[in-house]
Amino acid sequence: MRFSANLGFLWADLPLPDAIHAAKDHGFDAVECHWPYAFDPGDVRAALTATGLTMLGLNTARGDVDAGENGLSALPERIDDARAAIDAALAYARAIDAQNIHVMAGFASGPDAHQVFVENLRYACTAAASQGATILIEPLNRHDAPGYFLQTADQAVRILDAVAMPNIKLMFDCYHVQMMEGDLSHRLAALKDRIGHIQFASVPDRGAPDHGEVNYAHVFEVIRSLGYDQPLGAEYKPNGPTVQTLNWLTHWR
Ligand SMILES: O=C(O)[C@@H](O)C(=O)CO
Ligand SMILES: [Mg+2]
Repeated sequence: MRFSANLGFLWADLPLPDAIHAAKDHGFDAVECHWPYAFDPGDVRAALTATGLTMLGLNTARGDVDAGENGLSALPERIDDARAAIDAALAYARAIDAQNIHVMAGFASGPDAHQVFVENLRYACTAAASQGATILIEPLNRHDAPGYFLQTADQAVRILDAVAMPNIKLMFDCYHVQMMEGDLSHRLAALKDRIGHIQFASVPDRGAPDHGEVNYAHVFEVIRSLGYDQPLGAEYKPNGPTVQTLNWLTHWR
């Protein structure tokens, strides 16, 4: 298996360029991030070039974080801001050659939110197509993100179908899907062709994947047997220095 370090959580204490080097030094095959915007894209690109790692993806900005926002694209009253966040994410992705942009929905509910999310995603897909990029949507579980618009893989598929554009995919985060719906093996098989990126963490504590209610030895074998060969995103919260939580990587790589 190949693994990507999610630098939103792993080496989150380091500036992003240094975290990229740390991921390379400890054997990761790729990196991904959440919100890289505080860092000069030139410095991030230099670290990627020096290490030979690819930044798989990044997220659109959350909005007013101090006010509790967690994405804008399903908020009917924030369409202009959502599209500005999409434009900014695409520009940053272009500067560092990142393929995937996770468009964050935000806290919302109801048919208007669905419709606005679909329309903003169509806008994102059209803009992304001109740089060969892919748009991702990700269900977040109700314990960590109560009230988040997109909560389940089933709902995500309805949105993918409504958007109906070729460059939109599902970010299948095994941690969130297990918390909300379970049945990981069947869901991975059923959704294989809709998945753009896979992430993982232990459940329910979102730690390293070597403990908890999900047997990742089995899940990784399912993923491998489906012919999915992209790096899997280690998006867990280390319970100490990241380097002390990497036994699983040596084991499964
Ligand atoms: O699972 C997560 O939390 C992330 O993948 C993310 O991008 C949004 O917080
Ligand atoms: Mg995730």
